[in-house]
Amino acid sequence: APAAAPAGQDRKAGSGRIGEAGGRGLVDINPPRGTRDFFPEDKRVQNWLFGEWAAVSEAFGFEQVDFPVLESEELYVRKAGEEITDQLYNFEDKGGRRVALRPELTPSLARLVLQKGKGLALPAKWFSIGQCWRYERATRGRRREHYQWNMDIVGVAGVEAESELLAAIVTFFQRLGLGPSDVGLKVSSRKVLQAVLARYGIPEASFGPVCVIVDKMEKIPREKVVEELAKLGVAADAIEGILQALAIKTVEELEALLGADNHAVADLRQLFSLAAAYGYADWLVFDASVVRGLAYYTGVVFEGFDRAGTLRAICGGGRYDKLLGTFGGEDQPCTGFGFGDAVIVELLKDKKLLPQLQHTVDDLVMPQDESLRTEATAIAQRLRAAGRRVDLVLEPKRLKWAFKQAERCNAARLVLVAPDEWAKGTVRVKNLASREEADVPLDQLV
Ligand SMILES: Nc1ccc(Br)nc1
Repeated sequence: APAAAPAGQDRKAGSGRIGEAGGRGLVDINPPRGTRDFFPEDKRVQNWLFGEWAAVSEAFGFEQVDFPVLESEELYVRKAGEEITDQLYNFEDKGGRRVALRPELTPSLARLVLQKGKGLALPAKWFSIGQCWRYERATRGRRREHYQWNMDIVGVAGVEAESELLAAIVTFFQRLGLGPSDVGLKVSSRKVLQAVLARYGIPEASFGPVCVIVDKMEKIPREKVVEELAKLGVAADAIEGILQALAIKTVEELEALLGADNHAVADLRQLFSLAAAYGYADWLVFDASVVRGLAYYTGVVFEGFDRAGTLRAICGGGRYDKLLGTFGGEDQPCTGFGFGDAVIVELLKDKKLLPQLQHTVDDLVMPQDESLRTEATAIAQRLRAAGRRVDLVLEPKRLKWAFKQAERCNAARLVLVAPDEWAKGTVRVKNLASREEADVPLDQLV
């Protein structure tokens, strides 16, 4: 059967309550608002996606790490007006601790780097896949959880690190059958804004909040962005300077504005040169308006987008060289990205690139009658020990049902344990593709 809504099953309309007549029962069978259930057909797609994420990570020599979905709230208190911290799924636990369902994975990764301290061999190349949460107001009706793939490199200050991460993302897209005409990667650097703010004498402390506001440029009216920047204390001429810089279309124009010795210009030139060496230059687009919405980015930032422009950002990331310091630790050059499980699946559906994944077993084993139940169980175990996936029929069923079940689980063989054959040391095996059948001696079953 074709995959259902492949990004999981969203909450259905209505109360979803069952129980006594009239549907006003005791239990709501829907998942909580903004969350998804994964039925087998959904979970097959999710597992496939996670498998592709892990395969790319391992192809790039990254090691997997993991951390709790529940973290101390203090990891996310950043006071820069980010949406991600405004929508924290936070609460006080029964021990009076302020905790939160993580809205992202990077602060957890930072914790692990700090735990290791000088014991961490650098560069560390880690990846993780985990569910992240946000408390969207119900009115927005948006999802409150998604799974994210993160890849991070700790200990490399140069854009060679970002080039590897971008190469991993391109490799992932290519594995799924997506090309540079389907998707692209917008690239810029926050050092552009940093240089502009310095020109206008805007304090360093405003850098994060300014980036968070400017990131909203495509989502809220320009006037609102101007108003929020002004509220932050940014003077009118500086606001104009910021907006002009963000409208720049080429690295050459950027160099004209900031000078050839500007770090952003140098980083971007090197990044595009490395992209050519990797062979993915035609996937990249310089876009000065890309700043991303997380306060802690300090350098190169990037985001994946669909060329048709119908979807939200597919993924995003950047350099965050000062995050560890904000946790009281010693700073390390870090860069990484987050890649969600929802937009990419919508894109693959649109492009008809979603794999059709079915439930499949090698053998359906059934005793012809209950007197051979233990024998059938032994056969099933023997086949499993040989590495075969076996669906063992657990209660008396007619042959017609067995054929139907074999179809449902796409079994390659139907193995019937029947009295006459068993007496001769054989079982009846039907190959469901060729329709051939034979009495097979037990020692020839695998
Ligand atoms: N950070 C975050 C968490 C959950 C979802 Br859905 N989207 C973004």
